[in-house]
Amino acid sequence: MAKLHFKYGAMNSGKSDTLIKTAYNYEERGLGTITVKPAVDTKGEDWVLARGGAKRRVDVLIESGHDLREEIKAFIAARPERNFHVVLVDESQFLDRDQIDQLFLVAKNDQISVICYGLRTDFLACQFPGSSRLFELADNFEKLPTMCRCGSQAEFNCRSVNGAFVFEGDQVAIDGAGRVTYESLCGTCYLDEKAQALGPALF
Ligand SMILES: Nc1ncnc2c1ncn2[C@@H]1O[C@H](COP(=O)(O)OP(=O)(O)O)[C@@H](O)[C@H]1O
Ligand SMILES: Cc1cn([C@H]2C[C@H](O)[C@@H](COP(=O)(O)O)O2)c(=O)[nH]c1=O
Repeated sequence: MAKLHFKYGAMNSGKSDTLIKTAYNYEERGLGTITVKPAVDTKGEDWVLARGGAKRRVDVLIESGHDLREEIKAFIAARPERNFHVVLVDESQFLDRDQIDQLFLVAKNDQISVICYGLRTDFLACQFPGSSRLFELADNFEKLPTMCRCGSQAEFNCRSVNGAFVFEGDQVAIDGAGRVTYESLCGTCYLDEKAQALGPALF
């Protein structure tokens, strides 16, 4: 039975790197993979880029509002000689809720496993639409760990603009676009940065 998996973690937890290695593992055994990325993630254009330098070409770059199951079907139909075993989705937090429903159909009706990699929460510690729907529908969950500056496990993503941490703004701001950067922090360090930026306040 094909499954829908959600592997989530803060930024820098190795999600893209794991996707690229997973694709390689399947392909080296002759098992076809389909790599998907939301087009809103303009970093790397139609490539999945990992910080360590690994990269993989995206097969389906999906726009918001488009039917992801139909685009996956069209990709498969154009390659009748190949046998596809898994769909690998990077930056799945950016997918529409409907697109996660479509991936559920790919797993359950089309019998192709789907592994989604993505952030649990945004810089305000609120869920993205794609991750929220994945937590409702996925069969399996795996948290990928990364480290905070203090050595604890990082759970949150702090955004800085022009070098200063910010706690308001649009949900989507792509890494490296303009003067936006991020740091993965544990809960304690996230709250410290928030208190320094806004003054002591309730979470
Ligand atoms: N030059 C490098 N060589 C090897 N590993 C690196 C390098 N730069 C960053 N990394 C590691 O890569 C990991 C981040 O991988 P990545 O797939 O980009 O994460 P994510 O997609 O979750 O943001 C971190 O563990 C980081 O320490
Ligand atoms: C927290 C947060 C992140 N983003 C963007 C920034 C990056 O382009 C991606 C995450 O990439 P990674 O592979 O997990 O490092 O998401 C955003 O738009 N809004 C946010 O709040």
